[in-house]
Amino acid sequence: MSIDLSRLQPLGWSNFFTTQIPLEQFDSIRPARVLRVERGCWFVDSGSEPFPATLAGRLHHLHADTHYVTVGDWVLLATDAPVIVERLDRRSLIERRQAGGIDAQPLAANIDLMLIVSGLDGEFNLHRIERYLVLAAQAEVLPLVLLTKADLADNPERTVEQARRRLPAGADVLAADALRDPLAERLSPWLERGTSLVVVGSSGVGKSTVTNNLAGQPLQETGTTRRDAKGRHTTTARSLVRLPGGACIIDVPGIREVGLVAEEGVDRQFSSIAELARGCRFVDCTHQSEPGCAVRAAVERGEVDPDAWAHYLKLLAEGRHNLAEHERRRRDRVFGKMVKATVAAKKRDHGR
Ligand SMILES: Nc1nc2c(ncn2[C@@H]2O[C@H](COP(=O)(O)OP(=O)(O)OP(=O)(O)O)[C@@H](O)[C@H]2O)c(=O)[nH]1
Ligand SMILES: [Zn+2]
Repeated sequence: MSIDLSRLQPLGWSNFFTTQIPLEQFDSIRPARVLRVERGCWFVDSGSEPFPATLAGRLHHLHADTHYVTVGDWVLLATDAPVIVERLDRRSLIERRQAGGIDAQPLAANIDLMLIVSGLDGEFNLHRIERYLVLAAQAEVLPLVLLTKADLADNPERTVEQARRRLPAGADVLAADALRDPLAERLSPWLERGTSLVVVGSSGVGKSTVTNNLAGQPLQETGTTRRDAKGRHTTTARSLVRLPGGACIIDVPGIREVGLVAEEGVDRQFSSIAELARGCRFVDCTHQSEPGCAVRAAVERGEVDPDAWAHYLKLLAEGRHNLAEHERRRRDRVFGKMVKATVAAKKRDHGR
């Protein structure tokens, strides 16, 4: 067995992964990409037909602690069985705070583009888009905002402009009717062969519609959709699917909570405010009432959008709080394990 690049590249394989494989192993390894994770089962693709695989025993505890192997990961399989023996280093990882919890939950690995979907109907919410922009900035993934339901909006261009002002350099916003517009054509500059994109957004904004539109057919894979109480189909599992144009797409089910797990992404998303903050008199300035605050001065001069500033403060506080809480929990867990190990060792000694 050897690496067949022509089969792997359409799945997103690149030099980044090739360089992780020792030369002498080149002829014996079986790389595959994780398409979907179900309880105890990883659906993988090594370039032909997807198939289910299990996780090697020694990776189980890692996985239980950190979701070690997630959708979009590249893994190495045993040569003689569909067993994942290794996970390759990730090029990027999109994660959020677990709903109702504090730990980071990975949403997708090895992603190039985050397609942030939001509807131009009554649900339009710039702050929500901004949260996703922070997730993208945290993972260092390029964002693209797609505003669906343009057919239901009075003045989509005005909203596009409003969103554009909050985007980082290099990112863009498009408005579309996801049911009827030729999205593969409109998004083609972003969808090169081998590109991996993740589609995120609240429930009902049109993520599945966008995905089906790009695929040119309904992708109703069994096990990934269910009917909710109102009889609508909603996506319930993340899964990676290949698009006809050669890109790979992961549709993430509607997320109710987009909790942040770190603060770097906030500073990256609001880089001009973060830059100003370096000019504050106090290094730990909270930009609220301290004298010599450069950010507040810029807001007063009308150079910074007060709404962006307020949202920056809120997200920064949340990112910091969650990070601190996460660290505390992690330390408690490590301490707990140490105590257990010590007690067990004592019992063994007494039993002798
Ligand atoms: N008129 C119009 N309707 C749309 C558009 N995009 C999506 N819809 C409709 O909005 C509803 C929700 O779309 P979905 O694609 O299921 O939304 P989703 O984001 O995948 O929702 P979850 O699976 O719950 O996360 C469906 O009835 C779509 O037909 C659009 O651009 N215009
Ligand atoms: Zn300040």
